Amino acid sequence: MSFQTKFPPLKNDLLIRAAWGETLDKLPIWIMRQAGRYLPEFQEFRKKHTFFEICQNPELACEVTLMPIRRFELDAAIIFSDILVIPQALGMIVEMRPGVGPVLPEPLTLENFDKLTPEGAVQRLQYVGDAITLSRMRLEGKVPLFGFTGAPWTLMGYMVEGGGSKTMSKAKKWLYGHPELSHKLLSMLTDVIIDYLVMQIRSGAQIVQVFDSSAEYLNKDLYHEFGLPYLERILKQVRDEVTKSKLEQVPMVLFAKGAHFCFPEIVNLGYNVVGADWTMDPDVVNSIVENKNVTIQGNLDPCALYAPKEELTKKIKNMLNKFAGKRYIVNLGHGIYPDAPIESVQTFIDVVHNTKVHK
Ligand SMILES: Cc1c2[nH]c(c1CCC(=O)O)Cc1[nH]c(c(CCC(=O)O)c1C)Cc1[nH]c(c(CCC(=O)O)c1C)Cc1[nH]c(c(C)c1CCC(=O)O)C2
Repeated sequence: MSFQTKFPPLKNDLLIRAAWGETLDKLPIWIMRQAGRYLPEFQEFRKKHTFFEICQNPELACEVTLMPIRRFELDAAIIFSDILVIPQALGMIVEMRPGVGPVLPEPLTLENFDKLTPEGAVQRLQYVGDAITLSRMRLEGKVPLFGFTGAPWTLMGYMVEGGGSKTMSKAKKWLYGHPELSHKLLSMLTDVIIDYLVMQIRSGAQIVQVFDSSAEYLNKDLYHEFGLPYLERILKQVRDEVTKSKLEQVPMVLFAKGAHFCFPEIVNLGYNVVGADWTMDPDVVNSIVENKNVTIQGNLDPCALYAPKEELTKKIKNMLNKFAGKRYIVNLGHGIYPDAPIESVQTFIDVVHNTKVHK
């Protein structure tokens, strides 16, 4: 069944049009991790609720989703959730420890691999779909709503390491030492991710982003074997399933952080939008995407938000000079940090919206 028709009509479709390939005279902007800790209202909210309580309760998740939209003139909302709800739905324990980040106290091992429970995982994630449906209603068509997922390799990394890691050496030990089992895991995660994204689209997500935040730990060979084929399958099968389910296609975004070594291959996968992280030189990005059917998203250094207003304005304008007039969505080149000054976020949005693009 399609829910897509009963939602309030979209009033600001700037970002969706940019994602499908229009070059616009106004630039759309959203900010990765915009629904989070840099907002004082979120910090207040977190005193009353645990992280996963917010994720799992559609009313609470919707409230946080709307926080940045109430405060700023952003051109998209992103559903409040986390990439680690998938390992959770597969039966793993995930704790969000203050000051530490995510911890999986019983990491995936060669021995406990078979205990994962992919059957029914997406049904157990229906609360994300419910939060999306509620947020679509409450957004009243003001801006489009992003759904998202972690990419297979990034999820595998957290599952095997038991949390974040400086090297991902435990997870890479699987890639080098147990390639068959690694493929089995990545393939299983890919299947779940596909169903999960289709469920999000069915629930009302108007655009979806795949976060491959740990791509930077791999290299060309490893990404060719353990990254790209799964990212390609996600794109193709989500498209097929959406068609089969008589849903409307939505733009698909891939952000593979630090994957310079495969940027041309990533651009060629066929995602509508590709994220450039903050370390990428706009000229290099532009030369790679020239004449390709893709929109670039990014890539201001999140730390640029610490610069004084004048300096920050200059940095933003420099970036816009490089990308504006092409297929482009403005964003940071990674998620916003918890101590980013709110005034700088306001400056970022103002400079972008005050820029008139000459096509
Ligand atoms: C790697 C990753 C994770 N989660 C996510 C990624 C990929 C994006 C990226 O690379 O930054 C994605 C994510 N996590 C969260 C969102 C919500 C929507 C948004 O605002 O973008 C999104 C899109 C909420 C969150 N996820 C988390 C918080 C803060 C937790 C808290 O409130 O205590 C929020 C608001 C916790 C989290 N979750 C994760 C980490 C490493 C951490 C701790 C450090 C951090 O905050 O960045 C895993």
